[in-house]
Amino acid sequence: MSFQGQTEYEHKGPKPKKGILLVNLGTPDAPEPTALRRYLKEFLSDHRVVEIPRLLWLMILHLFILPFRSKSSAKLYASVWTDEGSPLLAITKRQGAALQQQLDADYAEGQLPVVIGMRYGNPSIKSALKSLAEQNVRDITVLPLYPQYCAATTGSTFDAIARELQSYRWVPSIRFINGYHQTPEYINAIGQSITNYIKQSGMPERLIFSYHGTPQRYLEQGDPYYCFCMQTTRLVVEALGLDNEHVISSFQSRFGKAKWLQPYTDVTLKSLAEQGVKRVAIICPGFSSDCLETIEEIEVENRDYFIDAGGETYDYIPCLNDSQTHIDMMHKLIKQNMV
Ligand SMILES: C=CC1=C(C)c2cc3[nH]c(cc4nc(cc5[nH]c(cc1n2)c(C)c5CCC(=O)O)C(CCC(=O)O)=C4C)c(C)c3C=C
Ligand SMILES: [Fe+2]
Ligand SMILES: [Fe+2]
Repeated sequence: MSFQGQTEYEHKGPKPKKGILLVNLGTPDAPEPTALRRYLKEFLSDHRVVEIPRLLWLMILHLFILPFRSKSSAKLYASVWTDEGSPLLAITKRQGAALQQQLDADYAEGQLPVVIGMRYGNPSIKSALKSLAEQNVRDITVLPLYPQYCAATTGSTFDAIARELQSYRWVPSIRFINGYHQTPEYINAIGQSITNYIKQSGMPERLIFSYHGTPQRYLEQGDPYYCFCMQTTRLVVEALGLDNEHVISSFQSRFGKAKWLQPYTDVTLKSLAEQGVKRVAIICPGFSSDCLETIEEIEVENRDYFIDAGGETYDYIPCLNDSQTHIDMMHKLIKQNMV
């Protein structure tokens, strides 16, 4: 076993720096079946994501999921792909650049480098950590871009960083921000998006907070994610003084046959329309960037469910993305956590 090191290191060398690592889920390299297969294989082989006995799951994954889903998901990704590539990656890059600009105004330029890493795919966590080490960063604040802690996302980010650092001779100091679903800055940022929407379009009959789902079993086994999602909704509702009767929290992006967190977003939309609700607005506070799951699943697929069942107006309120409020929120969160 040999460790990665910096043999050119001088004991009287440049002053060590602090740095920031922003991590998001990751995305395929291209909207094509081969790239999707590589991405889905890495993603769905993660035991934090799919908690089924290994051997059984790997057989199902390789025999039944990858051959079919790589093709169907490639088509969906092709429908959201932009000139800058996958929306998730393009937006995360912009967030990193904007945060760097803001931090450069506080510290001397280049003193506090910001790098981005993707849990699955590229740029990898390995390359992000390497880039920080090469910039002489010895103290890293990690911000996984998931407001609500979940073992499948935040926990898995921690695993990947720890695993990579096992190969380092000189392990840096690490500060890991494991969530921010209840911070006043995040609640305020989501609240502002909703207020702007209501000012422009008026209050909808129902405002839906749609979060990415997980298997129900994860909640029963102690994952706090569900409760954190509900807490986010409650805090936003309280901050804006909204009427609870008009607000619904629901869960989207179901995968597989098991029972997932409920109510399901698609079922909720169909049933609202069937009950005669004509106008809804939907926001996805658990996603820090728009991505396949919001642009395709929420803006397109779920709109169709609502309209086809008799609904008339369906408005999607975009994610915080690289808005100034979001960058200010990240800036503050990092400064509060950095010592
Ligand atoms: C926001 C938090 C997320 C949780 C929690 C989460 C759990 C989770 N996801 C899957 C399966 C898939 N998710 C996929 C896409 C996807 N998931 C998230 C976020 C969370 N996932 C994002 C941001 C994205 C979009 C990525 C992008 O490139 O735009 C996909 C891939 C797309 C597809 O084929 O449908 C899968 C598969 C599971 C099993 C899971 C379990 C807890
Ligand atoms: Fe997902
Ligand atoms: Fe989806």
